[in-house]
Amino acid sequence: MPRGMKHDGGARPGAPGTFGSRLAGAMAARGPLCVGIDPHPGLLAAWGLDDSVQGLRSFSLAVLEAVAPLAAAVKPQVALYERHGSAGLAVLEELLAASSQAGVLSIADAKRGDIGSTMAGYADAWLRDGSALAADSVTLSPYLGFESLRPALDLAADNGRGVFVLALTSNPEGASVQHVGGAESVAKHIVQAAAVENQRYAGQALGSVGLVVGATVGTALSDLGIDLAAVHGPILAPGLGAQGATGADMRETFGAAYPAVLATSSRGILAAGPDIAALRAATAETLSGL
Ligand SMILES: O=c1ccn([C@@H]2O[C@H](COP(=O)(O)O)[C@@H](O)[C@H]2O)c(=O)[nH]1
Repeated sequence: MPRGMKHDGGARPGAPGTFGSRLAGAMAARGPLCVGIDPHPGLLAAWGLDDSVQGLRSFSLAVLEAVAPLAAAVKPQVALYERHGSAGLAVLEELLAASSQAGVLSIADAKRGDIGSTMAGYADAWLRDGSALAADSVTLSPYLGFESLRPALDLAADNGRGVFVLALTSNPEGASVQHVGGAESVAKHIVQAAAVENQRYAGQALGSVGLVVGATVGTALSDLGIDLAAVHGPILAPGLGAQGATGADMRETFGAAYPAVLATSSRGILAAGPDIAALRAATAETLSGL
């Protein structure tokens, strides 16, 4: 499809419906939890695994087995696969395929963002049918300008996949960029741009252009006058668990937008491993607090 032409947010062959509608269905059926798959060296050691490709594979497949029946989505942290080189990326490919087989949506936490011509390459890697690394959705960084993400926004729409664009991240340093502008903040601009993108998904339960807003942002949404309820897309909220946020904090932080919030926790759940039943119990307990 030519650049600039509007898409209709079409379905993906073999995965009926748009990403947003599939995620809305999964959240309604299972609850609003995404489990992060973050194979940190320290966690591998705590699980009795080597910091090796074998350890990475065992860890990843065990987490998927434990959480697939309960979680609406899984979110592998791409950096922790990349640090093992090409063999690590092969494990990530296997994990993404296994997630699809297990019927759980995947969010590749790659935080990609680049000038448009290069962005097309990233979009191709993470969002094109037939790519070995294709996930149901990918995280994107808009700090080269929201419009620089166009190749990914359009390919996701063409293929029934989704994106999550960083808006207000969970780390304290994020404010030094994202809050700039006050009432017309950088973050507000990103949120408004996502809302415009989601107009192509009108009629779907949720649009396929999500945002990342940390569960730890406290009063930033009201301080900056940001209305997430108008976005009509899913809000991926990291910060639950290891970064200190609770389910109660999230209800307060997100207010009327809470029904669209997909909470995500990695270390807070992964610390319960390697026992599959213990990991599943930690997932269920986390869900019960949301
Ligand atoms: O604003 C952001 C964006 C992404 N993340 C990622 O989420 C997980 C959080 O892991 P925890 O162990 O639950 O703290 C990690 O992969 C981050 O890169 C985030 O934390 N904040």
